[in-house]
Amino acid sequence: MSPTAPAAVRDRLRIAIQKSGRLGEPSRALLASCGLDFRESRDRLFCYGETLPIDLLLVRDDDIPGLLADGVCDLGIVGRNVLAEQAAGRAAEALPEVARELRTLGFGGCRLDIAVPDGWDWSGPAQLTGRRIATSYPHLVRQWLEGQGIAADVVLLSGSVEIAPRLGQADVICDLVSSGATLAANQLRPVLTLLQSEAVLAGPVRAFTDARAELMALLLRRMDGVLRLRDSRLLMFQTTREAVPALMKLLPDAEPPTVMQLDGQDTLALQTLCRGTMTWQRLEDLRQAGARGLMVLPVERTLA
Ligand SMILES: Nc1ncnc2c1ncn2[C@@H]1O[C@H](COP(=O)(O)OP(=O)(O)OP(=O)(O)O)[C@@H](O)[C@H]1O
Ligand SMILES: O=P(O)(O)OC[C@H]1O[C@H](OP(=O)(O)OP(=O)(O)O)[C@H](O)[C@@H]1O
Ligand SMILES: [Mg+2]
Repeated sequence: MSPTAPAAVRDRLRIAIQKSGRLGEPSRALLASCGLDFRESRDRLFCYGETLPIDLLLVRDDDIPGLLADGVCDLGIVGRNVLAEQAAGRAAEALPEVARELRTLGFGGCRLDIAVPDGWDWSGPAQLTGRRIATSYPHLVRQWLEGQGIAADVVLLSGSVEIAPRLGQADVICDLVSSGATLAANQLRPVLTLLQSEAVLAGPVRAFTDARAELMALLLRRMDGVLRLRDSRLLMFQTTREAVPALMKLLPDAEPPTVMQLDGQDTLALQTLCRGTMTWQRLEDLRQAGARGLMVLPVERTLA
């Protein structure tokens, strides 16, 4: 799209997600739990929103920032690493930002790390001076090097980055790390993290002025409800008034409880939404502190 082209007015919202790969399934599951369902086209590249005017584009994750920049899609679910690489590339050319993180989604967690051969005695970033760094994230690496005031060469590879030092293509690497197994298998060791990443919902820098504004607000509201409930449980129990402060101390991850008086005496019934995992140990600790009739319930949906 040319920079002077008028913004298209649309009455349907279009979300780009990864067609397959690590983020494909969790992205679809998240949208499904927001009440969206789709009719897939024959080529499996476009999905028409059935219940709401919200459609899906199924693409390679690397293409999502560009699709957002061109206005081909309105929202995208993509790793922060991919979005940040685009932003660093645009910043290097003094281009304005075109996409921003609207929500963090809690899956696809990984780090963008510099890793050096096992045998290296790592003394700090200055050690990279004059070295060759293999990466699929050239803009992020250059931006970081510039920030550190280090002159090093960036060797661009689109995959299998970890093998570059063994092949003599580079001295060190900068790539995604999750379990660390790929680094270990290639006799490399992570020494510093450039970026903590996870899947994010990316959207436009400026708000929509057409029907998409309302659709986006609705989707975000539902998504917030879903994200808030991940790992959350409704905890119910009875106790005495005096025991409440000690019990709430054991529940730092709980929302302010709803309290009901049960009889003319001192017995209270409490219910509260807890974000952390409710293990047997936690229940036993609560019992010890005066809670009785403890009950842990799954929560299906909330709407603020
Ligand atoms: N080892 C990992 N553990 C967890 N998350 C990861 C890992 N590697 C990558 N990711 C995250 O998942 C995203 C997608 O990774 P994936 O490997 O599916 O991408 P891809 O091979 O580039 O796929 P595509 O075919 O869509 O281009 C990455 O951009 C990153 O945010
Ligand atoms: O720390 P780990 O758990 O080993 O994960 C890290 C690896 O995962 C990703 O590669 P992927 O498996 O997607 O292969 P690819 O880079 O060849 O696509 C990433 O590029 C690393 O190579
Ligand atoms: Mg990709």
